[in-house]
Amino acid sequence: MIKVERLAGGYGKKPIVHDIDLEIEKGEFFALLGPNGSGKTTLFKLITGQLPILSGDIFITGKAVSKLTKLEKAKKVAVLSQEVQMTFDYTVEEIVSLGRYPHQKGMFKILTSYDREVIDSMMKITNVERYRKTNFRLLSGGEKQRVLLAKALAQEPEILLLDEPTNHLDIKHTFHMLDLLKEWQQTKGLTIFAILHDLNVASLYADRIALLHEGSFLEVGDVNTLRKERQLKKVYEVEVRAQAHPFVPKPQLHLTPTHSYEPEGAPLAECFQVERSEEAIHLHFHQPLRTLSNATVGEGVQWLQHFCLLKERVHSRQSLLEGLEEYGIPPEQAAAIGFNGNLQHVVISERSFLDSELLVVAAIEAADHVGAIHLLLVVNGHLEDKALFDGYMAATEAKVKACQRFQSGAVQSAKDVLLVAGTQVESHWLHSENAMAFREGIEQAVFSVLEEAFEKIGGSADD
Ligand SMILES: Nc1ncnc2c1ncn2[C@@H]1O[C@H](COP(=O)(O)OP(=O)(O)OP(=O)(O)O)[C@@H](O)[C@H]1O
Repeated sequence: MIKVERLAGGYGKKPIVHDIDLEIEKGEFFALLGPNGSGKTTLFKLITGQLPILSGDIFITGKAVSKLTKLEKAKKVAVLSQEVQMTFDYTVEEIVSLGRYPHQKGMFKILTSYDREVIDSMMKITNVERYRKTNFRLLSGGEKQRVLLAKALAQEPEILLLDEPTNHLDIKHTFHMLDLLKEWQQTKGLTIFAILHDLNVASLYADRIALLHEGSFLEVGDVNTLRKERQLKKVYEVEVRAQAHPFVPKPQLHLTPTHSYEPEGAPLAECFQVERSEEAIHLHFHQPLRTLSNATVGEGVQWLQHFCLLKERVHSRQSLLEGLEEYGIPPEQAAAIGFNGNLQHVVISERSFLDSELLVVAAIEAADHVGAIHLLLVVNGHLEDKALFDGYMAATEAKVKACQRFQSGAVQSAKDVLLVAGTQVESHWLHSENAMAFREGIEQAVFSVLEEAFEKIGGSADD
């Protein structure tokens, strides 16, 4: 659909973009990415014909772009560029009507009823219908952007070229616009070439991306290219971390500012307060912990400050949320676990661990039947995700061993909750170099705290 061969071009004799080879298929959503000044707009203008080519070729639907007449081009290609200034006082409706111009026939170019239908429909789907009679110049930046999209879509193009189309748009309209484009791509086979600044948006919507660096492509590929953290760091000169999106198989990037989070170090005992009653145990940490858990509230990988065992609020997330509200604990910063046993028997134990400390909380519902066993572990140190998972495995192994030894005939309950957390304070030991000691330390500590907890509820050793 769009083919670019050995392209070079710019504003003077020295090319700004060079060695550009690209092929975009019909019905593809292609995103052009790159830092400021890398040449995105220059390449865009070469493709739209706003800048002359120094060398190489551009083909649109098989025909060299230089050979297409203005009208031929306008029937196939719609352009939404960054320059949104209009010199004349047009109303919104008049601007959108301009999109029909390439399709109008006859000397007087009168709008047909079909043209009017298209214009109305495009104003409707871009949510600018209510400004129909308003002067374009009186609109906000985001509203203008939507009107220009309506004009571009009214052209009913085969190819849509967009230079930062979500510029000025708020989150709702960004997603609305991109959802709309995606729908047209999928239902009408629209080919989209868009300059995007937001890498996460590009990851969610584009089929393929090109990374432009100092005027040439560093890489062209699918969105998994965005998982290459080192490459992104080289291009954008910022620390990025690629993580999985929770619902779609696309990477999402987390940027780490130079002044990133550095929690203040303190002995573990000074990091939190405990409130105990017959109805609840609440551990309140002064700084957020990085946590991994299967708790009913606070599940997955999170940053949390409140850890609560709530009496007999076992079965529903809703009742746990209500419980947190009763105690004035913000649920978005809390892990909450329903507990159907005696809260006085819950063991909270601090131990030395590697060159740091470990807090273990063991809550056992019952010794003589299958009751849940909940464990909460906090390491006073920095835990990467791998360490959180290692901690999870070690604690699970310890729990299985403790159950076999102290709880006759027990199997693990589906209600068991395990939470592993790190204070993320800089530690002298590195998990990567001490993985075995880390796992053994957790296993021993959890086993011994569980032993104490079983004793409290009156369980006896199996042998
Ligand atoms: N009209 C111009 N005349 C001469 N040089 C220009 C002109 N416009 C841009 N340039 C130069 O071309 C280079 C690439 O600019 P371009 O606008 O293509 O970058 P970009 O990747 O689109 O940047 P941004 O993300 O900031 O929009 C820059 O060094 C810029 O200074």
